[in-house]
Amino acid sequence: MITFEGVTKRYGDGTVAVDNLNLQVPTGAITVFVGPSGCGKTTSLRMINRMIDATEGRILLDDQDVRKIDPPTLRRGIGYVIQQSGLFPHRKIVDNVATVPYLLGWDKKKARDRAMELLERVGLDLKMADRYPFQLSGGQQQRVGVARALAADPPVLLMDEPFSAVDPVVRTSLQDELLRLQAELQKTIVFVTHDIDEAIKLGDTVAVFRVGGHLAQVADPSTLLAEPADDFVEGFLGRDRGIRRLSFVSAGDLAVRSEAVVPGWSVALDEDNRPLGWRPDGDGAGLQPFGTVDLKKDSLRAALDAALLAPSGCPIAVDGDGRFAGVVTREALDEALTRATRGPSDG
Ligand SMILES: Nc1ncnc2c1ncn2[C@@H]1O[C@H](COP(=O)(O)OP(=O)(O)OP(=O)(O)O)[C@@H](O)[C@H]1O
Repeated sequence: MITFEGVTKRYGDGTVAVDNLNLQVPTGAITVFVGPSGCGKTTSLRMINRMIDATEGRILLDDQDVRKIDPPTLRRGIGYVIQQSGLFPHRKIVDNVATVPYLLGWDKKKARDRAMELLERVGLDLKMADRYPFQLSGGQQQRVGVARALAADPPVLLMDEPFSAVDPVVRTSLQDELLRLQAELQKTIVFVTHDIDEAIKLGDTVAVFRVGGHLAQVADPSTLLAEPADDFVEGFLGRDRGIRRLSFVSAGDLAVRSEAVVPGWSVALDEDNRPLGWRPDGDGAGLQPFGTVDLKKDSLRAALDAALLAPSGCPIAVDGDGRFAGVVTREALDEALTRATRGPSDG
């Protein structure tokens, strides 16, 4: 657990970057600091590993005041990943990843073995190990940055806009990779971003900052989307928060009809019982597009998307192997959407 207790940072020119921050960062989970530019996210992050010292208040790392730990010792237990990866340009990838193990005095073979294991874990081709950073794409460099931060197996990982400089496709795969790694490693991660979608995707907890270094709201993503604390948070979440909220509601409660027909349409199936498309009643027209929903793992948002894709307006339910499991009628979907979007105060 990392605890901010009344933490304020005032820079030399009088700028108050962080103002009386009180916050708990739970162990083994991802906490995202999100907010507009200049609201004090990076300053707050860097006070954890003492790259910046607080002016007032204290930060506790598992009950120990970080000010009482000398910075090199402190940083050994805290991995740090930044936007431009920060790799050493003149060192091979494998040696970049092994930087901290070398510093800790590991023998060269053990450090390199560890580096190779991590490169594999973050999804990099091991052929990259002997290259230099300039020979890698931006996304690959970021993966190396993550591997390097994990090299000495620190319990805490600080990530400052680590995926901001790469294109959206690479960014999505880096985010997925981080979630996959985190499911295995369960580090205490503090992740800074100005992108609310990234925050909602990655965060177990999301701390929304407003300019002036104030906390606007701390909540899990679903609660944040359902109950923004004020107009600022609501505006920051954007106009489609209702739709995005549905991502956190399981499709599991949707009522399914086992017949492959709805008025005007039937589902065409292949010999393995997998949907091929919607067939309109009467003859002539060919198969029409369809969308599927796996009730065991998909969300209501996926169900809505599947409904919108199909001319029949109905999602096709499938099992984990993509085989036909039934049809979700419009009525069933409407009912589930109404239930999901009704606020808690409405009963
Ligand atoms: N060394 C410094 N001296 C004076 N002011 C600073 C210094 N570093 C940051 N600031 C100011 O402190 C405030 C918070 O900066 P910080 O970098 O923590 O914000 P941020 O939320 O991370 O912003 P961004 O998303 O743009 O990176 C800003 O007003 C910034 O200009």
